[in-house]
Amino acid sequence: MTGLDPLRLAAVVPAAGIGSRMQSELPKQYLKLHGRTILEHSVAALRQAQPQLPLVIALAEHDRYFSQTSLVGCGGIQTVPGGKERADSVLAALQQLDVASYDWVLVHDAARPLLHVTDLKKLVTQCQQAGCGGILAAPVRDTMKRGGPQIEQTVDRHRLWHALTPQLFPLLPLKQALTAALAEGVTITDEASAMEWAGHPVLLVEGRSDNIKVTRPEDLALAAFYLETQR
Ligand SMILES: Nc1ccn([C@@H]2O[C@H](COP(=O)(O)OP(=O)(O)OP(=O)(O)O)[C@@H](O)[C@H]2O)c(=O)n1
Ligand SMILES: C[C@](O)(CO)[C@H](O)COP(=O)(O)O
Repeated sequence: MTGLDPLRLAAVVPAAGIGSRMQSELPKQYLKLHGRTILEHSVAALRQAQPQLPLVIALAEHDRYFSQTSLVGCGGIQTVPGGKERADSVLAALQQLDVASYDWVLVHDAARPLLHVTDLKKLVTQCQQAGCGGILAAPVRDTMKRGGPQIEQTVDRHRLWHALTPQLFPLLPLKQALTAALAEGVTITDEASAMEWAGHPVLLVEGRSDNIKVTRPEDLALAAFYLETQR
């Protein structure tokens, strides 16, 4: 018993990005850390608590790399073509999940290989207790400024958070919120933004700050270090 089983839970992994900030020819989700692709780490992290967690992975239209991973032929994993933006990819993947079969969905970036099982369980438990969706988040660490090139304001960092993934939401309301927000041209950078826009409550669940998104070249060494220390 994992604690996640009774939830009628599925997961979506957007993995259709090109990783422009990583400046690598190979899309960053296929770069290797300790012998496994970042995507494989991210999927393994998501499935730690529930090894058969049904999963839909959104891939770039002309993806040439997924077929070379160990995820091919893994039970419970399907793939779908992603879209132009992350939100389009997430929505394409959500469309594969039948609301008659699943109540809740976790959305987790392919580029976050360091999710810890304690954070995943904490997110699920706190959302269940609150009866609403939520996201892992980390309090901002630095003094925050607004402006450029000159400072206009020092922003009070009290109650400011970095949004992380996974993000956990009831499946049908998330599908509806994302569909409507995208149709209205709202900028959606994570699932919570769509749910907030649609008026749903969203819980902030404090997660580990080592759950980084591999975004820039320097993040690779950091991710490798964190992976080593998590073992
Ligand atoms: N059209 C897109 C864009 C992004 N993603 C995914 O969304 C996650 C987070 O996005 P980000 O870090 O921005 O990835 P990229 O878009 O690949 O990076 P960049 O913005 O530097 O190009 C990644 O797992 C990425 O593969 C996606 O599925 N579909
Ligand atoms: C979903 C996300 O990972 C939350 O931090 C993020 O928004 C993805 O895209 P970004 O362009 O790097 O913000």
